[in-house]
Amino acid sequence: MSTAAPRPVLLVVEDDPNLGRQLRWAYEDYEVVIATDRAGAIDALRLHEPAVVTLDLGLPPDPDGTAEGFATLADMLALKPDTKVIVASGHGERASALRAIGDGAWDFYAKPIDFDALGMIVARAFHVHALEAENRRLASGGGADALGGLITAAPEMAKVIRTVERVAPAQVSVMLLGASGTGKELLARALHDRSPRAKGAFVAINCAAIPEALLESELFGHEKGAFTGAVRTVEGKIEQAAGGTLFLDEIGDVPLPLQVKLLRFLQERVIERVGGRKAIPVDTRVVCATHQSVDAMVAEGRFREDLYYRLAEIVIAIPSLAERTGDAALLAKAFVTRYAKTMNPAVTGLSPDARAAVEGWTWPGNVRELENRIKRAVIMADGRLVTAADLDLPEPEGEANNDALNLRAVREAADRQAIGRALARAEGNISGASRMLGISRPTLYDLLKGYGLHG
Ligand SMILES: Nc1ncnc2c1ncn2[C@@H]1O[C@H](COP(=O)(O)OP(=O)(O)OP(=O)(O)O)[C@@H](O)[C@H]1O
Repeated sequence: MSTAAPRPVLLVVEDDPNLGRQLRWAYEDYEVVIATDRAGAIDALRLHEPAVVTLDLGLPPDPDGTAEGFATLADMLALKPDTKVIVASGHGERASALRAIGDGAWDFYAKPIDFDALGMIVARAFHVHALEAENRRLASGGGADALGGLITAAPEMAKVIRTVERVAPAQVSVMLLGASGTGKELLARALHDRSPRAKGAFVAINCAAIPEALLESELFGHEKGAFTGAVRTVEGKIEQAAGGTLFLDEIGDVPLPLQVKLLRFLQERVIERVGGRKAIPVDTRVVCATHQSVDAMVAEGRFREDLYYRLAEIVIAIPSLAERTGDAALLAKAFVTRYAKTMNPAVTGLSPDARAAVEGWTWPGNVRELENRIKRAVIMADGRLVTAADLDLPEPEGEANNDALNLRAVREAADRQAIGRALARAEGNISGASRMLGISRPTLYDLLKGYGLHG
């Protein structure tokens, strides 16, 4: 009997049985598992947990469109965000392929298939997946991992992700702007993990959480005897992050005198510990974040302009969760899966009313609020599904005002919202969106025209 290691599973999601067979023959290094539709793909993902998946976007019941393929991609990444999904793009579907990359696909290949070229992409995907898994194992214990830990399928986030991927390897300072809970720290970590500094430490400090008097020594360290209680020399966060990345959260809360010292470090790349006399060279990359308008602070003289330009060579604005089309539902699903595993394994998903409640709420606390709410609901859930009652969300704000509006206006607002959402989910595909809405294509066209929306 052979004792060879089992071959890694390659999941091929492809509704053309001939092509499926050819792929099985072509890739004998892998155990090729074939799924022909979304449900089959998700079952296979759960069963085999493949590192790499190839996905044809044209799947039944929409073999000529891309809606089903995109939905499959979103479901797979929600379940297992580290999966490397390689998307097939047919003739003239380059835009879809690029959109898929924005949605989290790892790469794409053109149809008709060149087996050698696809084989190389697949082999590289397995290799990168293995490296990432190894990195996570080495860094085990540390919460969020790479950009893979960030769950999103919203087009509004595609730019953020692209920018993070592009600037991560560069020696530039990055300022992340976003409300609380939008994932600023997660993105800062992603910048670190994707940079050549990933071997060094990622050190985070929340400037708003540390009393002003202590912030200087937290950042720059202190020498023994520098002040009462300084019984030994202590390295500051900047030094601790040498060779790695320092994440300065709530940079707007750094007091002006300390801003001067920070500027000197950024200009000269040397620090002086509190109570110290010598300049110590430190090679630390700084990524900072704030929910405040630093522009306004500069205008008011509360934030040094020269420091601002040093810190903000690249500015990345992170949309709030409410601005990310489809993400609340996607994240809710992912968090249910995540927390059910450890807290209530009987739970398998969200009920339709819970899903509607998630989509209807504005999430002022963004992803953090959603995560906490779902965690609690999973613990509270009695049955297999988390219900709206388990989520216990307040009524959406708009609802209260409905009395003041006439019925036509209320219906129009609801129509606009539902149409916008369906179009986003269907990738702008009118057939897909009309199917989701349960109306005919001509009716959808009429509505789009009537409301002045673009299909
Ligand atoms: N897109 C995402 N996918 C998965 N988890 C996310 C995502 N965005 C945020 N989270 C999770 O939400 C929580 C809050 O994120 P994070 O701490 O990065 O936000 P923040 O913007 O830094 O918040 P604050 O400004 O309040 O410090 C964390 O548990 C993080 O892992």
